[in-house]
Amino acid sequence: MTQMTGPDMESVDGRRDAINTRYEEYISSYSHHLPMNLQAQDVSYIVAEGMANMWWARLTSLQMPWEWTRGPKRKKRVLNGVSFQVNCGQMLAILGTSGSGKTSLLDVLACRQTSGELTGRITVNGVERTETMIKRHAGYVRQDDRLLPNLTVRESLMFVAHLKLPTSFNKEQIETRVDSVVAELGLRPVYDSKVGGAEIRGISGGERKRVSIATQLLVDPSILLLDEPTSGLDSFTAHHLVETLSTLAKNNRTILLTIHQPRSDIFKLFDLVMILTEGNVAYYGEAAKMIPYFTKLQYPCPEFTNPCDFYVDLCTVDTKTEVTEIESSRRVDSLVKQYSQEMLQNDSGAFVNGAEDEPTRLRRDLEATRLYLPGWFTQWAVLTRRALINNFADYGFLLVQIAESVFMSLVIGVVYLNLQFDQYAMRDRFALMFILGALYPYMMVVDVVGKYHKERWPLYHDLQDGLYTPGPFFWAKLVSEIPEHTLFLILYSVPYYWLSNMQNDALLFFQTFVILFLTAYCCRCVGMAFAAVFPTCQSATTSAQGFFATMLLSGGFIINMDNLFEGMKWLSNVSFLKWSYQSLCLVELPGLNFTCPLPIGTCIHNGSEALKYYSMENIEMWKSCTILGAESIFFLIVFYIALTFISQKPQES
Ligand SMILES: Nc1ncnc2c1ncn2[C@@H]1O[C@H](COP(=O)(O)OP(=O)(O)OP(=O)(O)O)[C@@H](O)[C@H]1O
Repeated sequence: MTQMTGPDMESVDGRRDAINTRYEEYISSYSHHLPMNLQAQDVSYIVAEGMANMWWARLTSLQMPWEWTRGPKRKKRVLNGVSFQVNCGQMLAILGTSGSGKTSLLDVLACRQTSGELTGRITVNGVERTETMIKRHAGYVRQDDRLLPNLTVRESLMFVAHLKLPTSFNKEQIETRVDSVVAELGLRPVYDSKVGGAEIRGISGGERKRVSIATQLLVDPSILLLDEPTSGLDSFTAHHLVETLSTLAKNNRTILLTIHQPRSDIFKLFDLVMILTEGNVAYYGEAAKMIPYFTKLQYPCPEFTNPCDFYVDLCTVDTKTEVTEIESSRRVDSLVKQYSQEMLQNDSGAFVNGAEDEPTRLRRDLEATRLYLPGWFTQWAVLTRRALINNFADYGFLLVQIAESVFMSLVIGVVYLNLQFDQYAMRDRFALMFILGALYPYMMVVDVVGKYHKERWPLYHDLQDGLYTPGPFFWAKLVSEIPEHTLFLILYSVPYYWLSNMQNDALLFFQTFVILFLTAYCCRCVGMAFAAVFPTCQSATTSAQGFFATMLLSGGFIINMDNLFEGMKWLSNVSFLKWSYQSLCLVELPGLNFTCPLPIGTCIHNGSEALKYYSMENIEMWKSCTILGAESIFFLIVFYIALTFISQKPQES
């Protein structure tokens, strides 16, 4: 292999720079797309049944990591010899009943299949498509959108634009791009409305779909893949949306969408149609030729019947009874066979076979060229801003959290109201220290797991799309949550302090606040780590609660450290609740004197004696705080590793 040197290298660099400039020119001039034809030849996709996840993903779903089966594993042919070609300016609708392989086909085209064996050839302008090429030139709109509910349409689009558009774009250019996409998708009337979601009322379902499409259109992709964009929409909105997609296709884009039995007025908007049945193609061709094709096969569409409904039903195995299953299976097999024979007869070289033209070479060069997309720091800054706005715009959640921290503090304050200095109150002061460090932090774990599970779905897609990497997200999450964490802790730290008659000293109050802050932060990190490791909210909450209970039992209050079973002692050393409890006692107790009304029995005269009585005389404050900090870092590392190596797809979805 010859190595390029000196002038050769310079000319390649010069060429790359020229290509970058051309790409940025192309991306900044909205109406000049690179025309792209997408072609699939004999594409088959086989998966091992029941083993959709890797062993570690199965473990985290509380499933057996390996499957023991007698004989070879059963394989499922999700796609079987699928061939088609969609040219620039055309819209292909992929029809079929549930489970026919529509989503899998889009996943395969978009390089998003997570497992399985893929054969056949997928090309873009005659060149084998690669993940980089698809990421750069195709947009994929999934069935479930991934929009953050508390942001407005404008904010949602601006944040994606800042993450997706090349760094050469200035603020005005970004705004112009967002404006033109908003205009193209008719989103002006809802520009400043909240997106909304399951819990917050926002824009309508159709508008949400259009916002999802808009996020993909920001970089003006040449190919747009949409998985059931009309699902859940009324027929008028669905028609309007497909009309918009048809206009987008006419504007030199290549569009593929999956759809369940569209209305006849929607059907008329498609250029090409494909009917899939159990991974096989039963029809692919011009939409206008579908009825004549099936009529030729002796299946004319009855009068007043929607042709899509009729032909999708015709190509479906009816499993209602054994008789209908046998009969419909025969029919479907015969339709698939007849279609493949038709294909063989008509295969007159309509598919482009590897002929490389100038745009194709340019495309390949573009793929090889590094685009100057926003770097680590920009991603972090955009994500931090987005998270801060999303956190503080979620008034409902914020109010609940505020109420929770004040309420917990008031309850503790009232239970330990105006503690005195007798022997009983001395013991109550220890109990107060323990409950302070355990009650709110427990709620913190549960809240954090719940909140993170709401974020997992958008996060999963953003990471898959390469919108940003786990690193910037991780740091953005840490930074963006500090303000609310501080606010909640201030609210928690005040009421009980005055109600329970703790030492009236500013320094001691501040020290207590710092310990509670660290303890609650450690619990926040525990929550994030468990939420990112476990795929369901329930498994994450249950495991985090179990872990918290273990920390609580070995925390040094429920049982004296000296009496703790030897085998559990190591556990008490990692119990963040123990370090929190002991350091809180160390701050509050030493300056106190206790009365001894009874002349008989053991009497504890002051805080130092009390600490000795509870085996805490050798505790050092700095050590406790360092351990709390170190444990937070440990759980943050677990969180980061989970973010990086475990797919954040929530199992609920
Ligand atoms: N990785 C996988 N492992 C196991 N089975 C899979 C995998 N991917 C797809 N399948 C199976 O392949 C079939 C096709 O799934 P796909 O999601 O593509 O169907 P669909 O036509 O999009 O259905 P729907 O309209 O309900 O979304 C289903 O039976 C599905 O369970």
